[in-house]
Amino acid sequence: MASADLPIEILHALDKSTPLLSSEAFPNVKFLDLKSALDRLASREMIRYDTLEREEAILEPEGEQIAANGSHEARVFEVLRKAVEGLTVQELEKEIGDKNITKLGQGKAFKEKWISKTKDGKLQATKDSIDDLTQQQMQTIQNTKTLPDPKVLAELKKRKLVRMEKVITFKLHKGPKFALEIPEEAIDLTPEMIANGSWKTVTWKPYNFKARGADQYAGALHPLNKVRAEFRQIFFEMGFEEMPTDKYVESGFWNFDALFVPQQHPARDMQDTFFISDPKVADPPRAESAEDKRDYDTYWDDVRAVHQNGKYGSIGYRYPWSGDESLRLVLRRTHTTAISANMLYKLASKKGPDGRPPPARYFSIDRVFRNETVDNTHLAEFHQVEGVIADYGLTLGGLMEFMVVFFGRMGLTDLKFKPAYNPYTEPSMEIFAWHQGLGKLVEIGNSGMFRPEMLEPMGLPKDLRVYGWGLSLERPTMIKYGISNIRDLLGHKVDLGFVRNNPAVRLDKN
Ligand SMILES: N[C@@H](Cc1ccccc1)C(=O)O
Repeated sequence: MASADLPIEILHALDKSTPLLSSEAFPNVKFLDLKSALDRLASREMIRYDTLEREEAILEPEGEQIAANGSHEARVFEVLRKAVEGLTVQELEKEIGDKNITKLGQGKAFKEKWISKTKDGKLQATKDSIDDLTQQQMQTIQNTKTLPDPKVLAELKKRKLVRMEKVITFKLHKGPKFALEIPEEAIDLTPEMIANGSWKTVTWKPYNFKARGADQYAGALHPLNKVRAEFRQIFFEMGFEEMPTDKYVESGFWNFDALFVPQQHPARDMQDTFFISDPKVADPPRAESAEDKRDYDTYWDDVRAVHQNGKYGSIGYRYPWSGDESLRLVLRRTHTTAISANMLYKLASKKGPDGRPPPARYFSIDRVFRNETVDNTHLAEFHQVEGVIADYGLTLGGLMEFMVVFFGRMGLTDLKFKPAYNPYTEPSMEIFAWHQGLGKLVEIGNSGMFRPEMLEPMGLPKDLRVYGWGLSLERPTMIKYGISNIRDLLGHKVDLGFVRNNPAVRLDKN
């Protein structure tokens, strides 16, 4: 009975009898409908109301069953009372039809001394009649919603036969402006009202200063930005320094050659890489500032040597390395490792307290591009989270342990490692984690220890070892926010509703 006429019905009911209890006069009206009708009348001083709060005892399903059929112990007693010869436990169970009820009831009935064992081990009743107090209590609760003895009530709650529910009832009185009709009210002051003077006599709708305003959009972080912020936090807490993320265009040299990726590698193919058409080529690598005293020419020659003929104990790839190919400009392909290479090259010229390059930890979270057919899980661009750790005496076991700690910070446990291949790392490992929702292992990252062919031409000492790893920012974000189409997450269709309507993302819900 939630009708627009509810306020009028309330007025009429109050006219017949006052005060009035809402639980009696309007037992079936939904709480919110009733409350808003009452507030509407009260704000016009047509009625007044008090709020009465009380707790009602409600029977749980088991309590209902006892109210109807008797307590377990009474049922056991009743069956045994009728069996003059007594019953075995199996017979009793068959009669009652429920193993659990038989077991519980039997125990209680023994305690009450309603039943006993015969010499031949059968069960029998000890009297002609009993008082089933529990059933009576359940029936009292059913009828009166409470029990006179609060201790007994508490006991029944503990036994999960009843639960307490808060009930709100309103006690209604007539207000000073009580009437049987709600006067017509003006909401806005119009020019006509001023012109014809009716503003002096109309009844104005009262202001409701307690009403809550409409939801305001205070701004929200895009899910990718939220997860990005979480990753940055983890990196900073673990002592990492952020690498610059200001370049989308890179020379093939830093993107591939410095990483010991051979020039005929499929990743360098048109199908995988976006090449820039104007300008087509980069300048050869050179110092970017006056402090940079590195000899880039030697480095360039060393990269050529290690690819073409092998050097530093490596036999290389043995193909004619082309300087022009390495200067082609690319939209940074599937990895941000180009920046790591550049950072490691710079690290080689730094001097720690012992005069050698100091240990370092770098990370970046940045956009990468690849020439790919677009579908639900693939776009031509995405973001990569990349980390690098350089230190003396690092081992593969240390990398695995680090991964456990790093991904553990994101709540990913039970990692699995699988041998993999990257031209720039050896050994390399793919990292998998168990995805609860999908019920399978999913790949969450790629990692490895950078090859000497990459590090030694840079001038890094032989015993400085470097871990590297990368993962997409999109995958954990899609898992976390249950997003199945990557195009909802980034791309050309910016849908504000997606951010606004996702409660997990709203800033105020943070
Ligand atoms: N560049 C790799 C990630 C990686 C970085 C550094 C070392 C090893 C692997 C990728 O695209 O997945």
